[in-house]
Amino acid sequence: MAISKQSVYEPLTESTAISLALRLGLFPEGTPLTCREIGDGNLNLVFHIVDQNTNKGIIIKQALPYAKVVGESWPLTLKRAVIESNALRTFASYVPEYVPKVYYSDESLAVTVMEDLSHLQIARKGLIEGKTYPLLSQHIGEFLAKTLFYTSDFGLNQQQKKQLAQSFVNPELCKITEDLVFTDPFFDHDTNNFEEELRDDVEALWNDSALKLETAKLKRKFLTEGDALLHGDLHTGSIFASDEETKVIDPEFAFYGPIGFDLGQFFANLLLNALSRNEEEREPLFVHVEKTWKVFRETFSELWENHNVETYAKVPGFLQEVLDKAFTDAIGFAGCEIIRRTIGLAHVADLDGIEEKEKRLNAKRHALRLGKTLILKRESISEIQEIRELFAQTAE
Ligand SMILES: Nc1ncnc2c1ncn2[C@@H]1O[C@H](COP(=O)(O)OP(=O)(O)O)[C@@H](O)[C@H]1O
Ligand SMILES: CSC[C@H]1O[C@H](OP(=O)(O)O)[C@H](O)[C@@H]1O
Repeated sequence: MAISKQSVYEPLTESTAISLALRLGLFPEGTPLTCREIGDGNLNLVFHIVDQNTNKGIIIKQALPYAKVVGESWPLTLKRAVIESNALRTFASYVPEYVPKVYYSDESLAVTVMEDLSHLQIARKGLIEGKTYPLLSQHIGEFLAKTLFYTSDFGLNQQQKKQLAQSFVNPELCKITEDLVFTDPFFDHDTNNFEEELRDDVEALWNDSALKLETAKLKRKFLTEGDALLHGDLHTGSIFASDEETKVIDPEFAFYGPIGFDLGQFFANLLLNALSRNEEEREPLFVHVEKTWKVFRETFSELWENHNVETYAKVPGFLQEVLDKAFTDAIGFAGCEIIRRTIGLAHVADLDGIEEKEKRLNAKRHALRLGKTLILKRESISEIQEIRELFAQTAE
């Protein structure tokens, strides 16, 4: 494919990805380059291009005009590539240490060219191998507090915030979450995917009108509340980590939504990993859930005290009200994410990878009970440590 200045969309191949990297001057002409498509996510192509002399690489991520996991029968906007590169740049203006550098983006080609993070490991994979990533919760707590505060009406003036929110209107990707996280798993929908042995548990969930009412309230928050710029899909497969570093990738679901959503998805994916582990190996995951909330609360509170642009900021009780709401919402959103990753369309390797069938089914039943409890009891939970108690209570 010849790549002109006014690029016309065409899916890249390993060879045209190299041509693009050379045309952009990211490597000198004549550099011996190799390229591999390494995308393992549900939606996009990811090309890893490496200079054989220096071993230095770059990543070219390209959106396809459909969802890769399903195929051309599920068309999907290419605009998600612009959302992703703009979200990475916006996050970089607040927390450059926690996102890959964006070298280039092209709306017509739907590509984002970014820093190669291959020296790190996708956190989900490492957690499944038993790694603990001691700084993960410190870093994600800071990432969330800073990006959410500085893009909200507390950190930005009213005009800038509305303009930023406008540039992140993301209806098609939001619809995926509205359907796959908040709706389909709670009804007999054909996108659901679960082992037949779980049918009784799943049907009980579909027939639970109290659970459906609470899930409807959470879905409504996701549909209507525009607090701050969210990552929108902050699971452990969207995080690269090592013992020292943490980088958040893949914010193509970014939009203005409720502050508790990203926290909830992150909590849920930590808990999904805990569900896959033997009891004596779960402690690091509970510590991460608790520390993420502590770091988020402390960092957000410090920003509130010192950088708040809202006239009402110093009114006693206002900060506490915002934090309490984010906390309660996060617990409910975590419950929805746990349920959808167990019986919905997009599963997680943490649970599906449990080889022994009875053990896997038991972990999934536990996941359904935990998810349901988090949704139903969210308003009576006041301390983050209570999550580990609910985890234990829902074990049998
Ligand atoms: N900046 C990067 N550096 C190295 N590998 C990357 C980078 N971005 C993505 N990848 C690889 O590509 C995979 C899919 O990327 P992701 O952004 O999650 O795609 P999708 O949007 O399809 O889920 C990741 O799991 C990771 O292995
Ligand atoms: C058909 S999209 C399903 C699922 O995939 C997304 O995750 P990722 O792109 O990181 O694999 C997102 O969680 C969607 O809900």
